[in-house]
Amino acid sequence: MAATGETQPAKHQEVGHKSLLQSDALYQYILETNGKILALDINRENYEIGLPIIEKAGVAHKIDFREGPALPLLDQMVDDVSFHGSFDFIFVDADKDNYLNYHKRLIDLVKIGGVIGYDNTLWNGSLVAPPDAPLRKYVRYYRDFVLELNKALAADTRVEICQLPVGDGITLCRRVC
Ligand SMILES: C[S@@+](CC[C@H](N)C(=O)[O-])C[C@H]1O[C@@H](n2cnc3c(N)ncnc32)[C@H](O)[C@@H]1O
Repeated sequence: MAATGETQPAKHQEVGHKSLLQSDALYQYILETNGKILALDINRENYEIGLPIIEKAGVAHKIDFREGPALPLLDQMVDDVSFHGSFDFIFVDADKDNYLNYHKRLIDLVKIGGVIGYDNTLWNGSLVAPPDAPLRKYVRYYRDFVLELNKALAADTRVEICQLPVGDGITLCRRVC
């Protein structure tokens, strides 16, 4: 992750923010330094689950929450060149069928040397399951989208990637050009 030190303000974005619960350690680090988070989520109630904790920690002023579907919000940001190359770290944990659409936009918004993280890139282990494996309906539905994302990230020369086999798999993409 670039520029999250004590003196350099870090700018972080999350697509599919929910409540700060899962990504706790990362946020704690960003918020304890002088970073800020732009949090996008279609559902304000999810944000409000974590809000009391955020307020108790005295960091609510560092989180800019925007409610709505992420794609149009990202399109607005891409249209505004002042957002280009402006984020140190972007974490995506929302609707898996849009990850590739998010990547097409986020690559302009993250700075060179910055990182985009995609959650669930092992997708319940289903990516290596045989075609006739008994998968839950939602796992089967999103499987092809996650496969397509993984292939696209591996072929994308604008990023260097590494897949962390923790939880459901996180792919980190460092923008190199
Ligand atoms: C798995 S949760 C995110 C968990 C979060 N990363 C955490 O650590 O607590 C997925 C979130 O994505 C949001 N979401 C789903 N589709 C979305 C969309 N099209 N645009 C924005 N947010 C969306 C959901 O409302 C939900 O809060």
